[in-house]
Amino acid sequence: MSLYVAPINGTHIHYTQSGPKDGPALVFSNSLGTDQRIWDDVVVAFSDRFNVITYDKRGHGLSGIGTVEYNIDLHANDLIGLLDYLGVDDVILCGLSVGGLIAQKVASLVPDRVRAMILCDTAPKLGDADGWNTRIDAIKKDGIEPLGDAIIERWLSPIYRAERPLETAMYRDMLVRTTVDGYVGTCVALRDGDLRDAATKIAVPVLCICGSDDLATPPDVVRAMAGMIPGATFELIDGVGHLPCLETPELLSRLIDRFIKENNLV
Ligand SMILES: O=C(O)CC1=CCC(=O)O1
Repeated sequence: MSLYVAPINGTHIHYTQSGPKDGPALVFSNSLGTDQRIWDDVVVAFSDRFNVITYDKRGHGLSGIGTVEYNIDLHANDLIGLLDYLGVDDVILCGLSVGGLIAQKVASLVPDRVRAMILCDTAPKLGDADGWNTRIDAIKKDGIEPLGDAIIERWLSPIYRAERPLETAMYRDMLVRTTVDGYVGTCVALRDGDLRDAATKIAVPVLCICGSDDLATPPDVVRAMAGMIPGATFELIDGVGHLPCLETPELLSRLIDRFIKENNLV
């Protein structure tokens, strides 16, 4: 595993490459208020065969914040820029929540470079403008900390929070330590992002996955997305919240692996 940083679109993007660099590329894009470490227990299931790439989107983790207003196109172009920088021509993309919108946007901008997608706990449009504006205003005023507990309840199932208090506290720290500019910028991107039209034109194999206890993108929302994308399939993971990569990484990895095999993607 190597940790790297790349100059992308006027800022720096922190990324990790694991596994054979000449293997098929499997790229993970993470959710709002998280960094690439949420994929650690999934990466291990693929790094023997795949060129696995994880990264911190701008404003998150160790990536730069940049100086321009955020939108989904910008996040998608950062990922395309990272693939260009790494000389990766085509990828299997796995996106979680806002990472799922980023993946869908990449697929619409450079369809020839996306072999397939796994869309986890996401949709072509997330929430509504009022909800995002309320969150944006609250965080601009008081920071992320006061919303930490409420957001963690949307992220993690009650069972996980009860059984894994240390991990829950750790991921809460990951959330509240995200830069306000990066977090708010990405909320703005989510408020303004609407990929519903593009979803109906996706022409690669897609697996949609959702945790049954996801309060941020509930199963009905993810199932509806699967219905919009031609040929997409849907899997529900029982008893899990918004972040299956943290709660059930082995099961998530098995679903991804089966999808790759069933669709002869490598
Ligand atoms: O923080 C949340 O409410 C969950 C979430 C919404 C978009 C995203 O990426 O995470």
